[in-house]
Amino acid sequence: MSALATEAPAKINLTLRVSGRRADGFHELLSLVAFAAEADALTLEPGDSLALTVTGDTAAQAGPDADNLVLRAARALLALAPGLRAGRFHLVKRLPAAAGIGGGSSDAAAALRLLARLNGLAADDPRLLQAARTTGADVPVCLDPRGRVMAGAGEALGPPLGFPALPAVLVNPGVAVATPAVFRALAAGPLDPEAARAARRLTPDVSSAAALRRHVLAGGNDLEAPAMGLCPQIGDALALLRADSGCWLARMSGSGATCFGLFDSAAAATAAAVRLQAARPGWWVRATTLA
Ligand SMILES: C[C@@](CO)(OP(=O)(O)O)[C@H](O)COP(=O)(O)OP(=O)(O)OC[C@H]1O[C@@H](n2ccc(N)nc2=O)[C@H](O)[C@@H]1O
Ligand SMILES: Nc1ncnc2c1ncn2[C@@H]1O[C@H](COP(=O)(O)OP(=O)(O)O)[C@@H](O)[C@H]1O
Repeated sequence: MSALATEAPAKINLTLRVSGRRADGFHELLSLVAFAAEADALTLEPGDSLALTVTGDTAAQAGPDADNLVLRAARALLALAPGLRAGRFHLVKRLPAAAGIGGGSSDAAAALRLLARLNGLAADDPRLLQAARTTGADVPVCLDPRGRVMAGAGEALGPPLGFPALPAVLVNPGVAVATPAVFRALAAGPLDPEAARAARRLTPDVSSAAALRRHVLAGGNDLEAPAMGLCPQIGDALALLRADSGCWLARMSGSGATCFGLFDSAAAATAAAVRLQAARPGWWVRATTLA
């Protein structure tokens, strides 16, 4: 059998509200999540043992191969289903790591998709979701990477929303930001379970471009201020995006430091990306679409 292949797209939190800290230490979120055309690439060559090689521009940022989220997700699934076939994964890492765009989570989800395909597991096999949850809070939403609402600590997912694709520019200033440190800096109060239940709106009206725009503009990212305290370059990235005349919204994704700018057209996003890259040659800047 030849190698199986899939892409692991960047996750962007178009909005992200944190309603409090739960008894288990995780935070209750409400987030409209989208996925970018920018992606890592993962292949799986079927074989007897589990292995991983990593190449690509950002390979070093992903840390030691033995701790890679691809292998952690695969091990989690094999522990739940010991008879499954595995093999040698190869990851081409292109997305910055520890960047608020869930690159590692998306790689982990991609590994689960490939193992499911190799072993004939249905996409809704509960063991996939269980292995995803064990691997990380952001992995479940990356299993079927289509725009939707994510709630709870990441385990509650709304249906795919099929909203109109948004032309965007992603900007990462090249500083890794650790997610736990940002949640700590937020210093959120304990969760009021009643308020959290009321806040779970898993199907917002985002069916038209105008409705989507209204919804995104009305939201925010509660992790932006604490992340900026740890990484002031986020403020610089947001200011640069906002200074671009075609940018109608600039916001940080996840726990940072990647920021996204939204534009009316792909041409405007591409032109802005060229200007931003010239202004900050060392930064990771990409024009893309989010859906
Ligand atoms: C903030 C978000 C928003 O989408 O994105 P990223 O910045 O990671 O892209 C995610 O919730 C991140 O998910 P993920 O990166 O998978 O988190 P995990 O590895 O499971 O958890 C790392 C740590 O973050 C904190 N954490 C994570 C998720 C959550 N809902 N509440 C938390 O408090 C916990 O301290 C946890 O130990
Ligand atoms: N495949 C991977 N890609 C990126 N980071 C990985 C991967 N596997 C393990 N990691 C580790 O996980 C951490 C968080 O990764 P990542 O998912 O990129 O963060 P974020 O969700 O903030 O963008 C990294 O700092 C790295 O040490």
